[in-house]
Amino acid sequence: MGEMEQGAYVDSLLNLESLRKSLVRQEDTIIFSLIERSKYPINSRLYHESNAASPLHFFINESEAVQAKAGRYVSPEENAFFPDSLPHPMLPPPKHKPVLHPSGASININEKIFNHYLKTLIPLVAAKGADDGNYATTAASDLACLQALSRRIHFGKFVAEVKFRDSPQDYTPAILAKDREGLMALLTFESVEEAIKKRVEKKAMVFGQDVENQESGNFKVKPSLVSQLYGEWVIPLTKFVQVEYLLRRLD
Ligand SMILES: C=C(O[C@@H]1C=C(C(=O)O)C=C[C@H]1O)C(=O)O
Repeated sequence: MGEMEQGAYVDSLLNLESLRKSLVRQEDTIIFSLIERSKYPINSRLYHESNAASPLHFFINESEAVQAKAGRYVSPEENAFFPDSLPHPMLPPPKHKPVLHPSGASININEKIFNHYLKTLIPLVAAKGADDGNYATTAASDLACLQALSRRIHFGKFVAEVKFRDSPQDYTPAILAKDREGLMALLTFESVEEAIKKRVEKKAMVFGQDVENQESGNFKVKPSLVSQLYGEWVIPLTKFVQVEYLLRRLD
């Protein structure tokens, strides 16, 4: 990116409307990645841990090393699942001024995301049936789901930054008082959340339908499951990230 384009990029991260547009677009990525994962059964061998890490752990760790070299984690929008001892990027970091507050930038709740994905989400999304041996493609689709969910949830940092900049007078007292509930109330927009839950259900219907037999009522991933995933997990975690970020905003 030239400096001009980087300026436009920074502006888009400092505007609530454009951040919300990005969250809407990220829904497509999340739903398609879940649809991909639904092609495979659980394939539980990937998740077995002996003394060494599980095959999925290995797959993610090595993939992140390659992506770190290409500069993925230089971006404050990206958080690694296994951030320790990642290699340095080969390209110089972007020149624009950081958008996030430095201490908030280090928030990483991927361990939570990883555990919930493994324990709760995979069993709900995976195809029924016995192990099919497609371990590499299953692991690749797990990584795609995890990265899409992680990006969405950690986007809360940018949302929180913009909300703070838009009304520091409202947020500052709650931050100084470490008032988590107060912060949660300030940053919550019920109507936005309701619209999201409806929209992701609709998207799951459209993206996951059988186009040759639309009346069948068969969807690749259950639409109500996607709406539930957002309502009970993705949105609450995004808000958790926002609160964590705000609590550090005046450090
Ligand atoms: C992300 C935002 O903050 C909150 C969290 C939301 C979410 O995770 O989708 C939606 C609305 C807000 O309650 C926002 O205001 O857009």
